[in-house]
Amino acid sequence: MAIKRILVADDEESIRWVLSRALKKKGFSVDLAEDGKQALSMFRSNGYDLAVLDIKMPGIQGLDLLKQVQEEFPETLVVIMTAESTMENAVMAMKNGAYDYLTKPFDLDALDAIILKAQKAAEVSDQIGHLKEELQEQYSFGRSIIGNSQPMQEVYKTLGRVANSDVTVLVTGESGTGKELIARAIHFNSQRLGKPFVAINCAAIPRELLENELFGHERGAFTGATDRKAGKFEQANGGTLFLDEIGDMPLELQAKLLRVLQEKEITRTGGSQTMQIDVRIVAATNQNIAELVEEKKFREDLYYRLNVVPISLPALNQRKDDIPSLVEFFLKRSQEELGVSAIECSKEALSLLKRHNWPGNVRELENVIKRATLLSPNHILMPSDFPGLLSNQSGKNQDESLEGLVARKLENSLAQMDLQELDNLYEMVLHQVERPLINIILQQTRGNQVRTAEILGINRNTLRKKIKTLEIDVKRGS
Ligand SMILES: Nc1ncnc2c1ncn2[C@@H]1O[C@H](COP(=O)(O)OP(=O)(O)OP(=O)(O)O)[C@@H](O)[C@H]1O
Repeated sequence: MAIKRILVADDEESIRWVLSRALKKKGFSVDLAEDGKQALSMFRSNGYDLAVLDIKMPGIQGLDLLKQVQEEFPETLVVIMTAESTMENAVMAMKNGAYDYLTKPFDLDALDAIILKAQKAAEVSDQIGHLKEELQEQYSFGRSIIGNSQPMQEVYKTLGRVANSDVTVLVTGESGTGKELIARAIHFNSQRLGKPFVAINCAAIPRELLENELFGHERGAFTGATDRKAGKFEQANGGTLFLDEIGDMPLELQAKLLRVLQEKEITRTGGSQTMQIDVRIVAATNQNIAELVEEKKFREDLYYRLNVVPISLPALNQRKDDIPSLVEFFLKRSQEELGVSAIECSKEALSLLKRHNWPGNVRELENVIKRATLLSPNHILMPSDFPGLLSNQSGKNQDESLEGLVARKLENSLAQMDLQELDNLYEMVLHQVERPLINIILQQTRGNQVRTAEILGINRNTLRKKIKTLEIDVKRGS
């Protein structure tokens, strides 16, 4: 947080006047309060980066005000002014959390020096904050991009090419393909590392609020604007702004966005001052913007401005080779998040996952794995642990659904048996499956053994032998 907004509270008008003039000259935005009470109410409605408070004021005294401010606005730096330089005053002020202390009459240079020091400290603490976030980002599971398939290799190549420049990137791809993940990767691999990454979803915010969210507003700009507010552009200054679902941005706002991108300056709603901004834009959409341009729903000039470098993310069903590594990654992440013990995915389940079409892309896969990890009693996930996918399978995939069903039944039955006492479990289980299977097909073919053998894919003689050993009543089919 850089220092921009300063409150000066002193009951002496001349001090207020001198400080206000000097600070405004330096480019700060300055508000003035005559006493402690007024100062507190201004704090509550405006909030400040720095406050210069007289220690003795009518109403609330400076030190009490300091305590209150510390409690309510711990981020604000407070400089206390006092007429007498007693050690007690200085110690009290510093002990109560003042940032610094000035004795009147003071030289304006002394205040300048304090502000400069505070400014630097704020910048350093800002950078530390961002670096901390980055470290968390980089080391948290959430930010790794998984997948080495050919289409992803292409994505990585472009990512590497654009990361170190400031070019605008348009990321396209179906919902859940990882567009935001890529946007973050661009930022965290750029020189803007250490500066903010700010994301805004243009589709999730009602159109009448979107402008305000992007560009901020001044106090009183509209009914209910009781406070000044920095927009996303300002928040992202020096860093990257991720405009998600850009295709949903209303046309009027597209014009304003284009101007901001061209002029690199913004004006808060209800404000008159323009502010220079230095923001890298990464936009994303799951719509076909070229089509929107043709339909006149998206400005062509803005499209070209955003689409300097396009990155198109493949749908998950176009990179099924990545499914095993994604599954492994999400299994590990779910285990960590849910605090469950290590779980693996069986070959059969993996093949089921590979056959699914994944309309919700990586997000859907992530959710499916999470649910299975949470609900499955097994250490190895079986197809039956993905009931939603089983019921979606059709045709040749039905065997998978059957397998899931059998697995569940078998597990239940075996749980009730004393396995030590059985000497031919394998044979016994196979018989139990063979018998109903042959029976069902015999019923369907009305006892036609030739057809039944064909459907089962076994030799007629083998079928005959099985009917005999399993004592199946051919006529009744049971
Ligand atoms: N390649 C990947 N490796 C690891 N996780 C991924 C990958 N792609 C996507 N994810 C995960 O899938 C989820 C969805 O990704 P993300 O939000 O980036 O998708 P999106 O394309 O921006 O979606 P939407 O269009 O719906 O906003 C996130 O939890 C993300 O971490």
